[in-house]
Amino acid sequence: MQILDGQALDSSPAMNRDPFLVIDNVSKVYPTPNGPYTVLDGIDLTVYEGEFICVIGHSGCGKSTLLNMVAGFNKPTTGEVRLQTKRITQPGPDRMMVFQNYALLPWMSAFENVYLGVDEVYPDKPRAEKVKIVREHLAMVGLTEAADKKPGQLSGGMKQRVAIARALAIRPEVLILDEPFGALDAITKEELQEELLQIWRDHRCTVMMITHDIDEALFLADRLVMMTNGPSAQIGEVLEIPFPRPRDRAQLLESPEYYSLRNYALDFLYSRFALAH
Ligand SMILES: Nc1ncnc2c1ncn2[C@@H]1O[C@H](COP(=O)(O)OP(=O)(O)OP(=O)(O)O)[C@@H](O)[C@H]1O
Repeated sequence: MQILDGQALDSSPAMNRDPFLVIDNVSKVYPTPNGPYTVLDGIDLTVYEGEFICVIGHSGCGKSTLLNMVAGFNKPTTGEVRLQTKRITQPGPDRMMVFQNYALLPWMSAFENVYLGVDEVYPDKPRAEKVKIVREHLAMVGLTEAADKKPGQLSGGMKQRVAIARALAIRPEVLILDEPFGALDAITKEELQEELLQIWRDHRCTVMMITHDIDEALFLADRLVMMTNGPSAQIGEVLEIPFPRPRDRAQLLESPEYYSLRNYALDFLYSRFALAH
């Protein structure tokens, strides 16, 4: 097991060693009626191209705030986030976000929800090409048959598949996932985790994903970023997940190293940074 702190990230498993996504000394202070509230304080993280990063930490520590700054929906109070040396100041098609609550337009079919994003980013492509992109991505998440259904006619897992297809159809460099499987039952969640890994391998994108589920993080991530509690949350530790890919869930569960990493992460969350009650 290799434990790294938030600064020393020299042993990342990613192949390309050039910094790709850099969170550089980022702090975030929200104004509140009771005065300034420092959510994040001095976050440093270097992500390499093609890495799969999971972020874990107690509720309210600032995980969504951090990922929203990567997405460009929110701005750091101090410090900056850079993608390939370019400072992120607003949302862009190079970074797509998937939320826990799917965020689909309820009056549009699955096809139309995905088409909308493709059309917005590639307005000049011929319609036939855009339709092809949408169909390919719906097929990739196993939704060809459900293309004409509206979100209200889809299960939670299917809705999240549409949201993932919508994000990936515009070929982002970074896929940002804010607890995407948190509302799904255990079996659907495992299916979607497998699909996500397959898609990540095929698309070769970089992933940052918030989860509350340590087993999910150990199955998916190259590195697990563990945040301390807020206010003024920081990156407490970055845990490298050394299991070879493709990962087999049953095999992982037989590995003693799996349990030592799991216990380490649990200890971080529930002993060292337990929430006061
Ligand atoms: N616009 C805002 N103004 C003031 N405070 C905010 C604002 N947005 C978030 N906060 C506060 O910042 C803290 C961090 O919120 P954030 O949603 O980033 O945490 P989180 O770790 O993602 O939580 P959860 O796991 O529950 O989703 C919380 O205390 C929240 O109330």
